[in-house]
Amino acid sequence: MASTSLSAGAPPTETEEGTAAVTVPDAEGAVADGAAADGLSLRETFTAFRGHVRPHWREIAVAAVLLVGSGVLGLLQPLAVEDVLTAYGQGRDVAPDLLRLVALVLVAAGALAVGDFLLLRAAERVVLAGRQGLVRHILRLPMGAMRRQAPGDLLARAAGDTSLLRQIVTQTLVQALTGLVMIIGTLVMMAIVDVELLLVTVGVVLLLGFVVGVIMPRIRRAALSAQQSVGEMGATLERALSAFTTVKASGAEDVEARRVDAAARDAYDEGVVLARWGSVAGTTAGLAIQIAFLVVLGVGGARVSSGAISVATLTAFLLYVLYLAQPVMSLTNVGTYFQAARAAVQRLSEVTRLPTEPVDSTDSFTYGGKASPPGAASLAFENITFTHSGRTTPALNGFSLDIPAGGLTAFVGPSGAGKTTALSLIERFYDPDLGRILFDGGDLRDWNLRELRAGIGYVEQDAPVMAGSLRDNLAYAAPAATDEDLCHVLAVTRLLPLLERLGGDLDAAIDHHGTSLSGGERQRVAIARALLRRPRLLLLDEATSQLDAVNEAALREVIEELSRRTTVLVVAHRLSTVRSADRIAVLQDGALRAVGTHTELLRDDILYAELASHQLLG
Ligand SMILES: Nc1ncnc2c1ncn2[C@@H]1O[C@H](COP(=O)(O)OP(=O)(O)OP(=O)(O)O)[C@@H](O)[C@H]1O
Repeated sequence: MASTSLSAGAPPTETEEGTAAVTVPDAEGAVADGAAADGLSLRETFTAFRGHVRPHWREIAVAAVLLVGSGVLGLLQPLAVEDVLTAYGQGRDVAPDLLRLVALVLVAAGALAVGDFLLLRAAERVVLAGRQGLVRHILRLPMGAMRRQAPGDLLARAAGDTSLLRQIVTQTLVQALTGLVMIIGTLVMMAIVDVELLLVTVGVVLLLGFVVGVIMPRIRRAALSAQQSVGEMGATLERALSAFTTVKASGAEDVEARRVDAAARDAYDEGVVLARWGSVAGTTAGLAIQIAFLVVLGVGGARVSSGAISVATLTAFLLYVLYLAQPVMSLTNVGTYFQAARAAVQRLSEVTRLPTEPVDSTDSFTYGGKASPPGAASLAFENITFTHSGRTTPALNGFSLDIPAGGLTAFVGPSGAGKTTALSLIERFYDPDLGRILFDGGDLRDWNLRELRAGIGYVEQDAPVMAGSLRDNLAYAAPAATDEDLCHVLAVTRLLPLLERLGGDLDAAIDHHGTSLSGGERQRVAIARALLRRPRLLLLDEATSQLDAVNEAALREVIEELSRRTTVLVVAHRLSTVRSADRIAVLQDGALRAVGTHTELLRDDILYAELASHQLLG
């Protein structure tokens, strides 16, 4: 029978995965934490199991038939042994009986081998589908929901909990089925051989089965806690690794190591509890068989000496008792593995139950079924009010602004005024609580999300450069881009000197966090990436860090040039950026305070004049 180690693992079913999704908005809510041990009911657990297994049921069914068949053939072996012994006792030719026994053994072994392989392969497929489904689901979570998750914990669920799905197929479903068939079959065969000895055996096994039943809930709790601790460990480690520079600079290696240690120790403690109860359950089951064997030997011996049964019959019966050992032990394991798989499925469904953003498969860029014209898009905020989840003060409060197609619009304002939040709403990372945003005259909520985002280029403040080559980074959102396209955007974003530094090789590697690039280069790589999508609206959250004069001039030139052919909206932190803006919107406390050109605002708005006198940088 297939075996799988009791380790951690978890994901969503195709069904769950496909049906999730509905709203973009604040489908916030972190996945439940550890204490949700009483999360999935038994019924929900089985429904989730079914979802994982259903796509592979044919292969699993064939495997189950082969394994059960192998077991049934095994059940006939003691009878064949009895025949061989009887033939010996009667001085008959044993060859035919011996041949039958050998054939039984070989065919049973063949069926076992093929069945086992098919089963393990199906289990791997279940794990694969689970991982793919979970990852797709995570990537489609809305921003609000994602912000509340610990990435390390999600990693643990995707890598660890998913691997436990294997157990649903191997240890749980098929082992339970074959175990039950084998036990019933063995009991029937025992009844045929000797009913009295059967009753003795069943009595002993039931008594110890009760003990195992009491242990199972403890195993479940420990399994869930162990898997949660692994998730916490992942989250703690991820936190430290993502701020590695700060960890080093703060000399916090030991502090972080202790944090990870604590989570690892929790996982260890729960693992030990799991091992303890697992071994008690396994030993109890093994003990039940041994005791049954000895009792049958005693009672059977007495029945042989009284002449009630023959030695050959007792031998056959004892073989059946030994036969009972495997299914009884595997049913005990089923209990243990079932609890671990149940915990994993629970942790997976905590993620897959989070609603995802709506997905639409159409590729055309349309609004309301009509093809949208290429070129710069207009934008309008109409009385927008929005409060971030967990906050009481709105980030935007009755914010209204019309931005015509084309040109450069700059958002300025004190830190926390709501500038970045306004950009997030345009991308529909969140939806406003009140009011609406019009993109090319159409409410954002009526746009197909994928198409909407395809028309918008978004360059975040600390735009990441991903591990890989310059080509990987640029063509990330436009895989079909040619070398010519890439060189063109590099020229537009004044990045040709960077290409030269890389030996003119678009495929030369740039390191993980783009640390070989300057801050200005990183931001321009991000702009180049956004430009390859030919956006109708470019959103640029300017970096607050100081750039050197060369980088600053390059960035300004790029923005000015872009604003001639597309709508550019910049959250500006530099006076040099806003000076050339067609319009500047001054935000304060989530509302529009003033709008105008640099000269107009310097003259009319005290706050702007003050910000400008400090070069704007927040
Ligand atoms: N993800 C979030 N969750 C909760 N509150 C948030 C979140 N993002 C922003 N806020 C809050 O919303 C308000 C507006 O923040 P926002 O980042 O939009 O301001 P900003 O004008 O861009 O500031 P800055 O110039 O410092 O970047 C602030 O009070 C901020 O703390």
